[in-house]
Amino acid sequence: MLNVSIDSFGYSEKEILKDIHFKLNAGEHLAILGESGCGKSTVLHLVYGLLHLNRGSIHWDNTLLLGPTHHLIPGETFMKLVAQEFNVMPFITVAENIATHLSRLDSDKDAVRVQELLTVVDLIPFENTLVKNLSGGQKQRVALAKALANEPKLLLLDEPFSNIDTFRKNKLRRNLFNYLKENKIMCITATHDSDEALAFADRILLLRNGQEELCGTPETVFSNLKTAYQKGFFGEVTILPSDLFSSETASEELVLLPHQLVPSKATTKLEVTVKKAYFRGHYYLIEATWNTQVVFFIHSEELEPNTTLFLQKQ
Ligand SMILES: Nc1ncnc2c1ncn2[C@@H]1O[C@H](COP(=O)(O)OP(=O)(O)OP(=O)(O)O)[C@@H](O)[C@H]1O
Repeated sequence: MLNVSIDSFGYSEKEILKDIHFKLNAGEHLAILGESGCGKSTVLHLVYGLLHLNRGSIHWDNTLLLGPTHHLIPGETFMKLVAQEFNVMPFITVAENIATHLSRLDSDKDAVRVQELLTVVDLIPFENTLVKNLSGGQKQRVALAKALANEPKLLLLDEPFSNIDTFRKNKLRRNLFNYLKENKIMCITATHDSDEALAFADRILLLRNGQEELCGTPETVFSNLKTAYQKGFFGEVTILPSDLFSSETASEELVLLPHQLVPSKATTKLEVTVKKAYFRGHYYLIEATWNTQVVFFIHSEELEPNTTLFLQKQ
């Protein structure tokens, strides 16, 4: 089990992370979600042992993991970090890159393992291609396969699919996260991608300015989203006074995602004017205004600019 207890961390006197605590069991996947600069990579680097934790502790089972001052080569051997600048050898082939991390005692076994990893990252057709001739996304997949080669117990992925197109990304994510589950490999991903976190993680840790905003299963986190920052990761945000939807006079700010506002046949206090309809495949995201406020909602049809309609809260 990994037990992370970061009381405080800063690169200098300025505190970057504060009070971040989580535990993970074999095969579990934690997605750390948050805006750029909130400290996601720093958490991964602390766990991996690249940075010295100022206050707090990181345990693997009952062993206290010590930072870089205690290791000649930073980084714990049972973990692998796939960073944003991926570590691949350009002048050898994809298969050779992966094989550099295998035992090399049994070449038949190694060859089977290379094929297995090429399948996970969907690079079979590029097995014999020199890495220097690959695209950025393909190099990123080689880096993933290399990280998996000697069966880490914990995989730390920093924006692992940032260079990969949507079509391949979906397949790769399914392959990779299924492989990790089947092999009971624990995984922490740092990501901006809320769809990925919702679909694949067992738990989501939402960070803001180095502190925990929310932490829990995807279902709990999604149902507890409250502020514009929190909801902003999951869609366009509309902020409206609550008395628009009730007869109460006391009003507070309501933060709503597009699916929470729907057209109403009856007259409501929320009459909006359509500005633009954005095609989203099987629905339209409608941008409208109420007074000077921007309002987003979902509609099955494209609505013309200047159409007026009433909305209610779902
Ligand atoms: N080596 C460093 N020295 C000093 N400050 C640093 C260093 N690395 C990161 N920081 C600062 O720490 C904060 C957190 O950075 P970090 O890279 O962890 O954020 P992040 O959430 O991973 O961002 P992104 O999503 O853009 O990768 C930022 O303010 C960053 O400027």
